Amino acid sequence: MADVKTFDTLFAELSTKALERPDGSGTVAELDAGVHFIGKKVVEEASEAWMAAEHEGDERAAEEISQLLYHVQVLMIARGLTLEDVYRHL
Ligand SMILES: N=c1c2ncn([C@@H]3O[C@H](COP(=O)(O)OP(=O)(O)OP(=O)(O)O)[C@@H](O)[C@H]3O)c2ncn1[C@@H]1O[C@H](COP(=O)(O)O)[C@@H](O)[C@H]1O
Repeated sequence: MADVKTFDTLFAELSTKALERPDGSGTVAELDAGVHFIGKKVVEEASEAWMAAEHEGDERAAEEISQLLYHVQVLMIARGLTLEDVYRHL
């Protein structure tokens, strides 16, 4: 369980990728595609999370929700938002 990712550790990993731009990173490719593209991915993953939660088992629902969280983080990074910017609204 040592390297289980959390929302915060994933955000730190993705922020580093955005800065260092390693070859082959899907995150870098999405960031280059822009906010409009990423926003559509968020909506797509949100609908998949909804459908999985309503019609599929726990594992599939959790997987789709994890993908939604990932794309929300990419959207935050694309806009230059930090975790603190979002957390202060919680
Ligand atoms: N958690 C995720 C994650 N969740 C979802 N995705 C991306 O979102 C896509 C969603 O999958 P779907 O099957 O729903 O989409 P799809 O329509 O089949 O695939 P596409 O044609 O849309 O790519 C995946 O193909 C990945 O490209 C993710 N990509 C990366 N991560 C994490 O981000 C880290 C950095 O990734 P890279 O930037 O690629 O190194 C990784 O180590 C992972 O931990």
